[in-house]
Amino acid sequence: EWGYSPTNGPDVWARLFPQAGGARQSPVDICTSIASSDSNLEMKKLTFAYESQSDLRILNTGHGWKVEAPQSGSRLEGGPLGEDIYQLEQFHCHWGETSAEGSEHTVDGRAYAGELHLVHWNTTKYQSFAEAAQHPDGLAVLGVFFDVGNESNDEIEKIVSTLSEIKFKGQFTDIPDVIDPTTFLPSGLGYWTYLGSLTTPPCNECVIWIVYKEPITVTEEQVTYH
Ligand SMILES: NS(=O)(=O)c1ccc(-n2ccn(-c3ccc(F)cc3F)c2=O)cc1
Ligand SMILES: [Zn+2]
Repeated sequence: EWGYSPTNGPDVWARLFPQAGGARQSPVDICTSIASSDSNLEMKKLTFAYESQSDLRILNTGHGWKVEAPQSGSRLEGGPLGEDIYQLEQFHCHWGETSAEGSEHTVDGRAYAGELHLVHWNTTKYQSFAEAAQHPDGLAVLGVFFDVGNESNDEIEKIVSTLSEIKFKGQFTDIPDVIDPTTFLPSGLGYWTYLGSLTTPPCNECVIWIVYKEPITVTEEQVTYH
């Protein structure tokens, strides 16, 4: 089973998952000095529309939590996504042992306390998530960094308040509250974008990454393993 130890971590993933040795692997360190600004790329505005859902299933993946949220009524389009429309499939979080680490992407070498990923698939071109994950423009993932501060994030609280029920890998439960993914996004909508991959096995090189520049604030309790 893959993990993050020397014997099953990223350095050996390519033995089991050939794409992990590819040319567009994520995560990356975002070097802000060499990132080109989108104004000269004439990009269309990135727009998103989500539904609010209740009774979403949350799973302990062994590396964090994942909420299955297939939303046929959701739309992510514009920006680097060309003419295609992407639909939300799931969202999940990466975090670490302390608030000094945990994000997958880093910005000029700096890690954040955690990182939320909203995973979407291209419904214009493909018939299923599984099919989309086999193509270079199949998925679009929105990344939002977590900063640790004094105010807690109410929407994240709805999620982490259920974790006591799913202490072990593979366990799942339903989130009774209504969740609106829009509330996870920062107010400042500036982002970096690049062509990359799934950050964990099978590491498919099928992701258009959109990483927001502005982190959202959560409390220490909301973003560290216990
Ligand atoms: N961290 S991330 O880059 O957002 C990320 C990392 C890994 C995945 N992931 C793992 C397995 N799958 C997957 C599940 C079902 C399927 F049909 C195809 C897949 F690639 C997947 O999308 C999904 C998202
Ligand atoms: Zn992720």
